[in-house]
Amino acid sequence: MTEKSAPPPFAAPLKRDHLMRRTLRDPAALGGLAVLVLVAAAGAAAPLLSPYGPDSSALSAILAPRSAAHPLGGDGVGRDVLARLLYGGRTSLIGGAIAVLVAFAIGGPLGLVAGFHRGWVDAAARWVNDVIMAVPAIIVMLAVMVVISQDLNVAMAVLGVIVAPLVFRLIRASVMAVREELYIDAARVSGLGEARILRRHVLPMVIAPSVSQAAQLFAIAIGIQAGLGFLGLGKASQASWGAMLNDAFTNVYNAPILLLWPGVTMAATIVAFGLLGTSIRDAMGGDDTVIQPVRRGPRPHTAAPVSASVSEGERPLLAVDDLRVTYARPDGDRTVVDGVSLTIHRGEVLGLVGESGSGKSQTAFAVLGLLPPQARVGAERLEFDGTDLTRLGDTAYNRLRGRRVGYIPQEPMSNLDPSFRIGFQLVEPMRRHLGLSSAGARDKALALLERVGIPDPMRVFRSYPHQISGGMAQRVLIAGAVSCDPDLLIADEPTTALDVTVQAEVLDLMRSLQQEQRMGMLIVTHDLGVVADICDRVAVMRTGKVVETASARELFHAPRHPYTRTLLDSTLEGAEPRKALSAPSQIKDGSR
Ligand SMILES: Nc1ncnc2c1ncn2[C@@H]1O[C@H](COP(=O)(O)OP(=O)(O)OP(=O)(O)O)[C@@H](O)[C@H]1O
Repeated sequence: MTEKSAPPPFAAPLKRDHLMRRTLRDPAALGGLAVLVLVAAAGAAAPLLSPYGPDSSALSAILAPRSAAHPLGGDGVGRDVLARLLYGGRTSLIGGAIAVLVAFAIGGPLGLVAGFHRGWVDAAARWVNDVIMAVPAIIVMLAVMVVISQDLNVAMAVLGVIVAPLVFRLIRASVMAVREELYIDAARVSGLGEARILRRHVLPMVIAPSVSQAAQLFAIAIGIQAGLGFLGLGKASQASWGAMLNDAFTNVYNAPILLLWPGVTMAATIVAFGLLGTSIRDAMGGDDTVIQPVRRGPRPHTAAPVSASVSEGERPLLAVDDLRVTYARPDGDRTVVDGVSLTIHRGEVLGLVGESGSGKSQTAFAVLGLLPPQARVGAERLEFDGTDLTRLGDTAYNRLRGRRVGYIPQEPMSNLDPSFRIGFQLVEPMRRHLGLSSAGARDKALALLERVGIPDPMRVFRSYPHQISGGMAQRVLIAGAVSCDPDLLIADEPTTALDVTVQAEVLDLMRSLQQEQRMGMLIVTHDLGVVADICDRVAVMRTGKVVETASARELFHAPRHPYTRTLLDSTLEGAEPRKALSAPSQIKDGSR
């Protein structure tokens, strides 16, 4: 059996431990780190390394040459150069840290929320960002130092505010890239709340570029702080490399060597931060944004009913009546789902077919509550097992999705988070929805992997998504979708991304799981072959409307609507629909 081996969704899966190891393999990063550790340690141990305070002076030490008492000599006002260099390092590192922390404290959460929510939150955050960027940074800092405080740390806090837009933009861009990932949709569908999605799936992607940017901002802050010190700003008691340069400049003809110590130390520190930042960025793949988003590709066009086990008079599991989905556009509203009505009973499989753009996925997403915020949804009735979905809040929807309504997406690879092992991604929703212990959820996940035909469940359980094939990934997602024993399974083109041989197996698997658990199932598909294979009833959609609903057998033998006939003519080529399903078979996995 062959399976299409799907390409990994990212050039390289990014995990923090790998990132750290890759960064530290770079000699430049190691060298940079060593310099920074040295400067930090020397600053911390300043009182031990020099008996002088940073601003204690003695007449005898004015421009004193190097000696045992003053290993680097004395400056123009008789202060010990070594002591000032060490304490200046402290000032630089503390100041840099303040600037970076303030920048991230402001830009980080704003970027995270704006990138994830978009809409008015994003617009407001971008407006604030633009205002801050329009402020002339140096003038504001000079004004603050002259009017409010001479403390260099205050100036660095102001710098943090001024550079916060850089952090905002980076984090917003990273989050926007990752929120388009299908595995974020999948996480929502599996019922994970927003805070958890942000923490588990979005934050890890943001951390690596943030570390790289923090290193670069650190270097910038040290340079700017030195500039302020060089201009003579800062408290007299606050030793800084900039103030040392200022003093050295005043005495440049008498003692030019005074320029050397702060100049070299500061340059080495800035270069070290730069090297570290560049190394981290290179380790991430040479880009400031961590990920290259995988977007939904174009969906390719491709074509005996089984008896429905629906009890007469039973309340439908899903009842949709006159569903409308509308988007506002500059040229007027566009209704993409226009009065769709359908029902699904327990144990019944409904196929939603139609050409590309006819509104099938929008209908399914309306049921799942996953339409984008700009979509306007209205319905006479949109009920799942008697619950009015139009009145359901986010929390209640999250409880429903993943637990009572499962979802199988089209593109298996993109719906698995590349940062986490398969096992974790299966176990997490079961622990949350079913309250299982770690061991219980793990046992159930392994049993499910075996049930969906994966020959070595433990290996797959421990694998990252890029280590398994596309067909196997789809089985993993099917296992995940049924793991919490849902009542309704919604599958959006579940076999489109798989090759033909694997498609048949996956359909058989879905059908047998559906029958075992007597789930209702909604299958969105272009493919009338899929309909013939597993659907009890079919709704045919065209331009947002259902033009015909019929049992699968009726549809194939006596299509009523001309559009259905055209659809059948274009795909069936006179082939007879399959009479009965093959018995659910243990599926062998070939490629991996
Ligand atoms: N966010 C959106 N804003 C505006 N229009 C949208 C949006 N999302 C989808 N649409 C439009 O809604 C229509 C129906 O899309 P939908 O994805 O439901 O089609 P489909 O029948 O599932 O086709 P396909 O199988 O190709 O996805 C399309 O014309 C699409 O352009």
